[in-house]
Amino acid sequence: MAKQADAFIALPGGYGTLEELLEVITWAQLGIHDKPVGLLNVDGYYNSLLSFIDKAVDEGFVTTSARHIIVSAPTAHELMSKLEDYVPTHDDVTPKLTWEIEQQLGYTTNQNLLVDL
Ligand SMILES: C/C(=C\CNc1ncnc2c1ncn2[C@@H]1O[C@H](COP(=O)(O)O)[C@@H](O)[C@H]1O)CO
Repeated sequence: MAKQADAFIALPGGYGTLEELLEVITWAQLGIHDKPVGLLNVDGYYNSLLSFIDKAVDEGFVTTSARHIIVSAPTAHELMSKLEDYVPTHDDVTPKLTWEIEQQLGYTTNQNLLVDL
C-alpha cells in the first residue's frame, strides 16, 4: 500500500495514527520514498505537534528539509492542493540503512540507492 500511494494523509487520531504518521515521515527522511505526508489539521488538532516539530528543527534534531516532508492544511481541499504541489527536497541517506529497512518492508522504491549493493 505504501509503495502504491502517491501521498500519505493523517486525519486526527491517537497513538496508532501518530505511530503510522511518524513511520512514513521517517521513511521519507531515509529516502525510502519521496512522497509527501499530509496532516488534515481539523480545528488545529495538530497545531501542538507541528509546533513541537518546529522546535525540533530549531534545536537541530530535525533538518529543515525533513520538516518539509510534512504538509498540513485545515481542509481536505486545501491539503490536496498542497500535496499536488509538493516537491521533495530532503536528502537521501546511506544505501545500507535503506536496504535494511526495505528488506523489512518487502518493497523497494529508490532504485538509485540499490545500484551499488
Ligand atoms: C505493526 C505496526 C503498527 C501496529 N499498530 C496498529 N496496527 C493496526 N491498526 C492499528 C494500530 N494502531 C492503531 N490501529 C488502529 O487504527 C485506528 C486508529 O488508531 P488510533 O490509536 O486511534 O490512532 C484504530 O482503529 C486502531 O485500532 C507498524 O505499522
